Amino acid sequence: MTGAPDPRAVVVGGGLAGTAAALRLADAGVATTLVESRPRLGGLAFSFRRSGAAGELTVDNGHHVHLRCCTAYRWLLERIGASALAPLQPRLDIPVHDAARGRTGRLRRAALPVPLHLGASLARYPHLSPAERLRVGRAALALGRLGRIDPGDPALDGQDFGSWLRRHGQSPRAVRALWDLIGVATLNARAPDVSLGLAAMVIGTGLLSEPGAADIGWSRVPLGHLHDTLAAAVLEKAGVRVVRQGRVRELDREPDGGWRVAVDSGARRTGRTLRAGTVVLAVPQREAHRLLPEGALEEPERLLRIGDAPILNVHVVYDRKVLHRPFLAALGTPVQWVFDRTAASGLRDAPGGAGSQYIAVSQSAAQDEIDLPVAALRDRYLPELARLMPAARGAKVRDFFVTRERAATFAPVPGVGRLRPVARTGAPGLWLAGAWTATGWPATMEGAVRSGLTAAREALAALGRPHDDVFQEAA
Ligand SMILES: Cc1cc2nc3c(=O)[nH]c(=O)nc-3n(C[C@H](O)[C@H](O)[C@H](O)COP(=O)(O)OP(=O)(O)OC[C@H]3O[C@@H](n4cnc5c(N)ncnc54)[C@H](O)[C@@H]3O)c2cc1C
Repeated sequence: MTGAPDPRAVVVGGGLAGTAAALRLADAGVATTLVESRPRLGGLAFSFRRSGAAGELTVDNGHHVHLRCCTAYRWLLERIGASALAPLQPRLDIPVHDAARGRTGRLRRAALPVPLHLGASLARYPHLSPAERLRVGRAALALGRLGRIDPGDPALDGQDFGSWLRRHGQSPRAVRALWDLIGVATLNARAPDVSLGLAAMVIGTGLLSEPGAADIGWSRVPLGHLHDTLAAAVLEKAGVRVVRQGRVRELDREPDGGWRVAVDSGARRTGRTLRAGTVVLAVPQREAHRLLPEGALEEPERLLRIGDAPILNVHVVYDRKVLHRPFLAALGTPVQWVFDRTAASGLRDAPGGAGSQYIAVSQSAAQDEIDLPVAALRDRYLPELARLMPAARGAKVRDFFVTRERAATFAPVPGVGRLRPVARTGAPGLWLAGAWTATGWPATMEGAVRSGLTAAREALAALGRPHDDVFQEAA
């Protein structure tokens, strides 16, 4: 390289990882361009408009929740002025209804220190026998200890969570009614398909790091309003040049050590070239593999071995209120989690929408269902929803549709940890970000934002700029 490094940065990918990286770089005074191939920012956490039988709705591609311990994502919410739009529950409280037995239990925390904060709720949890509750408590503490020691330990990453649960005396019912209830939603896989390291991290951080760590937050407005509209406004205010519909075709190193980023822009795919000393690749793993120059990673083919896991969302508009809580977790039925999206969707303003309710059914680890035709999903889910929510039995369905994300998250299988690369590559000035990189977290909004902030911090350090962490680690 000759002379001073080029002070400009290009961030490729306008998902949460790229957005966080671009904001952090711009906040530190780096002239930053964010290039996103789609017409919108937000990546996998987005909204779209649907004109259907129930009128015009704004629909999230999938319901997204975060936890109080998601400190990086909450930093992003704060930075884009959206904290009040995606508030946290004052205290963890999950209603869990068993459709087969017609009983509702609650997983909620008390105002007590860890681990007693969950003890009272577990002691009364009606979906397990007293002996199962005791064994669950013991296993949770053992898992929490693992999570606090070193969840990234390759020995833990190589084991599967299902076998560990069996070894720790967990019955199939305890796995269904508790471990998978939490694990499928947070990790997007069932216990036998989950790395023990990731499970220990989720339980250790989410349930056992501090009393409020697992308090749940979700957006009261469409995700696109947060991750696209508000984020874009703040990015632009911070000085980031946002290029939408710009697909990065190629990345080359120039003789002076800088980077040449070839972008195909707009509907006509007009070619243009950006130059920068710093590039953050915040795209999905296969796209990163395609764009990475030779020698940037020692074993780039590892990226191709990071698999995908699907999430299916089933959306139903009823002509009346059928769900009398903001959300519900379900047992004894294929339905997993049900969320009320009426207010966020704008349904109430649509003709005939006043008394109607729009619910989104979130189905993680949906390998067996992701390709089923809409009619088959309708035949499967409407009777199940009627079993789960008695008020749905006489209700008229005004609209029914599905959203399918085949690559919603990376597959958190045993051994995935050693495939996930760190932010630094072997090519100077080139950094990796994305929920699939080595954040220690499963594929979440938190993991995505963390990865973007990590890449930006390391890039700033390499540029000799101040590079403090901007968010507080969960205790
Ligand atoms: C249905 C669903 C439900 C989910 N539920 C939750 C939840 O409840 N809680 C939670 O925390 N997480 C959840 N997640 C996961 C979370 O959404 C993701 O982990 C996170 O959004 C990933 O962000 P990212 O920036 O790493 O990647 P992405 O969102 O994949 O962003 C990558 C971006 O790069 C762009 N891109 C790709 N190639 C190029 C190119 N060549 N040039 C320019 N741009 C390019 C893409 O268009 C995309 O915008 C869910 C995901 C889905 C799909």
